[in-house]
Amino acid sequence: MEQAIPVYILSGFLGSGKTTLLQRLLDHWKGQGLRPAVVMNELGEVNLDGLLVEQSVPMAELLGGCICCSIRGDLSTELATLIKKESPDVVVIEATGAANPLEIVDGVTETSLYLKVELKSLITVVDAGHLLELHRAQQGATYRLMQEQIRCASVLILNKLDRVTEEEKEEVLTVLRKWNAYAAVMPAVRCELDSDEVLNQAGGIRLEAEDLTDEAEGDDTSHEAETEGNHTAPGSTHALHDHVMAYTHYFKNTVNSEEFEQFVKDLPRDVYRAKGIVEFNDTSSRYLFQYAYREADYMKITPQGDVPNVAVFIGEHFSSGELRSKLLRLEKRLLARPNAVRRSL
Ligand SMILES: Nc1nc2c(ncn2[C@@H]2O[C@H](COP(=O)(O)OP(=O)(O)OP(=O)(O)O)[C@@H](O)[C@H]2O)c(=O)[nH]1
Repeated sequence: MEQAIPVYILSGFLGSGKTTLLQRLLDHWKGQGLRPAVVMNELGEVNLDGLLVEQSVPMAELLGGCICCSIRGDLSTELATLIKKESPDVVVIEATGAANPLEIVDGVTETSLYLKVELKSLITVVDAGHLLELHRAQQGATYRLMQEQIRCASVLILNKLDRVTEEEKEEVLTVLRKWNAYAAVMPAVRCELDSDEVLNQAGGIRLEAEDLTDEAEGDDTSHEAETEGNHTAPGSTHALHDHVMAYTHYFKNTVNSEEFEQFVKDLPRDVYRAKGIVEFNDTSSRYLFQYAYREADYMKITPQGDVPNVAVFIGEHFSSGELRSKLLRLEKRLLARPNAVRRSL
């Protein structure tokens, strides 16, 4: 009988390390002579993570929205099309960091109604330091969303341990255990783990709805979650990330590298993830830049094909107009002029 195609969902908050893990898993499968395929979802209009994945890997892209709401219906169709066209041995779905994983589970199970696919596990990558900070503050829709991503995981990768102390690691491990006592927890730096171990953990995906409302810790985030999104029913899981927004900026000019680095350092706290391809006027190469939880990273890159110079900013209620003005100023497309003139640009 025809074997079901295993499907893995990669979940985890923005910038936690999902693409880092994805690259490791793809290398692992290719090393075994298998043909993996990827469904990638990005909030921004360009698939920057896709540039980090070898071109030989078949990929379906869902851009400009989050799988779990605006383009939810597309997931099942894209997954089916990818499988029919590419006949992969295994499929990984990398959700946006703002996605509620249960909605993705829903999309996969829909596909399994008419194609032989088997959802193997839901792997959630956690940024140890970021979770700790939110847990200590005990509030915010981001905190609540992270909690959900952790709760329904069958495997938890406790990543970025290079950024926390041993005591903080123990503290965050206790939080994970409290929220999800069933999943295997795998501590890591840059998701450096034995891929077989990651893939073979059998935790089972937890779909119990009652687990999604936790009053036990006395946090008051459920109220916030309900009021953030006014077009969703109170308590609806979609409301958890309706507050998340993305701004995509296309560069027309090159920028100075030091000025750009300073701009990234000065990003408002409400911007918790940024990435892009930039071309500096004082260096010879193009760079892929990454910014996650106040840490920036620049990597020389030579993208294949026609890739624009672009930056995507993801966060909560930040002023995209302000970011745009600053970037235009870096590009010298917005020169200091009287306010009235500047507004009309
Ligand atoms: N310091 C540190 N940085 C890490 C670690 N793992 C990943 N990173 C960096 O964190 C940034 C984000 O990593 P990604 O793998 O792109 O994260 P992601 O979850 O795919 O991000 P989104 O798709 O935007 O949600 C990159 O600059 C990585 O190099 C880690 O363990 N420690």
